Amino acid sequence: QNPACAAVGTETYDYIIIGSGAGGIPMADLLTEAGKSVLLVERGPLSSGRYNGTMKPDWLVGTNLTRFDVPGLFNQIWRDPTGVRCEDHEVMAGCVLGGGTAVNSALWWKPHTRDWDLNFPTGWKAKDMQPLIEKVWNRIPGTQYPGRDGKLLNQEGFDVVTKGLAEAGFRGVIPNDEPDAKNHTFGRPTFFLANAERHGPLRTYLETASMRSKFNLFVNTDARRLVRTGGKVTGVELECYKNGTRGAGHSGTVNVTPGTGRVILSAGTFGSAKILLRSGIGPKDQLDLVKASTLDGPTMISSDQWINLPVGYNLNDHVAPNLGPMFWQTITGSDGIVRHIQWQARVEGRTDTAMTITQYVGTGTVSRGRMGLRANNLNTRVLTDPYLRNAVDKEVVATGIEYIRGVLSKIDKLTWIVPAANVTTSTFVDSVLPTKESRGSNHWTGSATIGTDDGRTGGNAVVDLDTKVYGTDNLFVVDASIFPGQITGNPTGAIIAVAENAAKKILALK
Ligand SMILES: Cc1cc2nc3c(=O)[nH]c(=O)nc-3n(C[C@H](O)[C@H](O)[C@H](O)COP(=O)(O)OP(=O)(O)OC[C@H]3O[C@@H](n4cnc5c(N)ncnc54)[C@H](O)[C@@H]3O)c2cc1C
Repeated sequence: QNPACAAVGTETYDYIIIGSGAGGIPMADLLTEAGKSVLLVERGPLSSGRYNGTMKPDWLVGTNLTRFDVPGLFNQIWRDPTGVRCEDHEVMAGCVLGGGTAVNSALWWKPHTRDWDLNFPTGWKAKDMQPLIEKVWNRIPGTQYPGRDGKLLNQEGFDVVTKGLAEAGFRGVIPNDEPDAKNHTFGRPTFFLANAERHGPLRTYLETASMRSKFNLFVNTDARRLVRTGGKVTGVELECYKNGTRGAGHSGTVNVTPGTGRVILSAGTFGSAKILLRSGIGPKDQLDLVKASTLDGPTMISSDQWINLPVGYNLNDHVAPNLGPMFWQTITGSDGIVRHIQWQARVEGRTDTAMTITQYVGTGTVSRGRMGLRANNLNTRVLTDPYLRNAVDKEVVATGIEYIRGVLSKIDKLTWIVPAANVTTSTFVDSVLPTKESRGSNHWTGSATIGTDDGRTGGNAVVDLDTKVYGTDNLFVVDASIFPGQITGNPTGAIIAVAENAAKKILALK
């Protein structure tokens, strides 16, 4: 064993939370606020300079900032992912303190009423979520002005596109002042930045949690699987982890408080599902794969203890976002379901006078995919891509593009490069493959869906309305994986609101 790898002590915790992302950090804060002892286990290293993170380019040496704090470095994860991205996931995800909230583009949207009302179950509807969203936004207001001077530079792209939109009857809004105005509207991007630095859960929820004596944090520590007898989880097996190899961090089994302790998985859509599968909770084909693996097979929990749930199903994502004017449309599909489209335009294209506009379709989409594991190394993978599997989802994509082509082609001196004038919209839509490489947006949700339709008896749900895993006494999932359907915009704000609601429900349980 690596000498830097510290054994866990004998201390037990009321709550062990696995994963410090958009779901995990708020949970740690809210549970310690309620007086509970919490161990937050994070596989990755420290990130923000506020928490002694050290990863930075030379020009930041001598400052208390790291690559995670500086807005201009938000795309760095694509260029220099080593030690930052989750190496065991096929899709992009951040494995550092803060998870996605430390590496993402910080786009920050209040959810639309239908984001909750269409797919979320009782107790999770817009009327339940509204006060929590206000609470989240009081802590993390976000801004449309990323710089310290309150000025917006290089607005030519915004001005060109919004002039055309306004002429077509789109209305300019401040998006988070009117979250439900999502049809024929446009606005500026809003970011969870403050004072020109990344803000969000790392700078709010984690700061208050860190001040409490009952808050404990292990970084560089991978949660391998749960230790359980039937539905009772007693602890979590931990392994040191650093840049894909064993290194600094903790190793051994850490236990929850006997009798009353609980475990909360917040390791993300792929990470939480993987821990469930390695713990004998999921569909038989995936559990058989774990059992047959060199990594876990010999020591996996015996098959008479397996809990059969549809973990990995209901996987979802929408198409990629970026900067520039944001505009919104809702389209009623031929099946009667209203689907929400968010458009994002940015000055970044094939020539230095070109823009790229991204369409992504969220609330109302019906297509779903599935995630699972690879044999032997148990890395996660997308088994079935979730894009455009439903004909009306595809119809709405084409209807939206056709309409926006018409609107923007009226703008003086603006030429459509792709699709070219002689290419029909439907030919263009067919030419973009429905794969994560062509259509992915890093907004993965699903894999451990919330609902009343218990997955052990043929339903789709993995967790109940309190976020407790069916068939267990004290195991919960609180992150993007419980989302039953896609939402309109970038999901971080909604995931934090979900954690707020889950904390209330979990604390209310006897
Ligand atoms: C490149 C990129 C850009 C994005 N841009 C935006 C944006 O601008 N706005 C927006 O709203 N959303 C954006 N997103 C999406 C958003 O960041 C995610 O939806 C969100 O972070 C998911 O929250 P989560 O709590 O489910 O998981 P995460 O935030 O991914 O957190 C999971 C955490 O669990 C840890 N973990 C995983 N497995 C283990 C294990 N076995 N043991 C211990 N720890 C573990 C991970 O290291 C990670 O810290 C972006 C995502 C990416 C990848």
